[in-house]
Amino acid sequence: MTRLIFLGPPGAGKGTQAITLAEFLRIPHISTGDILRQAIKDQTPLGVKAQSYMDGGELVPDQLVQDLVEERLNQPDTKTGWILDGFPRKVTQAAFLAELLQKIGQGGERVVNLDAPDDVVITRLLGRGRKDDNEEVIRRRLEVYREETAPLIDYYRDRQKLLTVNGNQSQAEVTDSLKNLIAA
Ligand SMILES: Nc1ncnc2c1ncn2[C@@H]1O[C@H](COP(=O)(O)OP(=O)(O)OP(=O)(O)O)[C@@H](O)[C@H]1O
Ligand SMILES: Nc1ncnc2c1ncn2[C@@H]1O[C@H](COP(=O)(O)O)[C@@H](O)[C@H]1O
Repeated sequence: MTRLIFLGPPGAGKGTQAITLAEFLRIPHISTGDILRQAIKDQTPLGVKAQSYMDGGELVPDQLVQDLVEERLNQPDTKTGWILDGFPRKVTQAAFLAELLQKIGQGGERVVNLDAPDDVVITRLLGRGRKDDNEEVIRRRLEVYREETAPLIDYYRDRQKLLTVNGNQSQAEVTDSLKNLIAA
């Protein structure tokens, strides 16, 4: 049973690696960003509420993402494990998740901190070209990462859940590192 949380700055390669590893392990890849982008595309009430935050590189309010994560983790396919990508992104969300996992009996999660330097992630994101991948919004997302998300590294280290992988390698090398780490 594998339950993994992917942490790391925008552009570190969380989505890329989560897709590969989830397929390898045959478990769902749950990306809050993907779910929110789909909601925007479908113009659901969630999408309408989330759009302006996402366009500006700000975090969507906790209640919205927490509700969607709770709903998603209650679906039957999560019984075999999961990879959470993009959640939690704040200490408040991490505390919510800890309580939720206890409530639904899905503990034993490990956290992978995938890191890469700013110049590398900026170049990658400019090349990816998503709507929020322009220079101004990337800068804001990196600030938000440093202020709100990076404290989760210590949060999970203190709880003995943290694993670290160098995201500044080729995609295949990162995948190998991840496979070795979770097998250990
Ligand atoms: N190891 C790598 N080497 C070079 N490019 C990479 C690597 N991993 C991912 N990329 C590319 O970098 C870009 C960002 O990757 P990805 O979307 O996986 O990052 P992310 O951490 O999920 O970012 P975000 O948090 O912004 O969604 C993509 O265009 C991807 O193809
Ligand atoms: N956990 C989250 N909390 C708040 N806002 C979130 C969260 N996950 C995603 N978002 C919003 O979506 C965009 C894109 O997310 P990616 O993980 O980069 O796909 C992010 O900037 C937030 O606005």
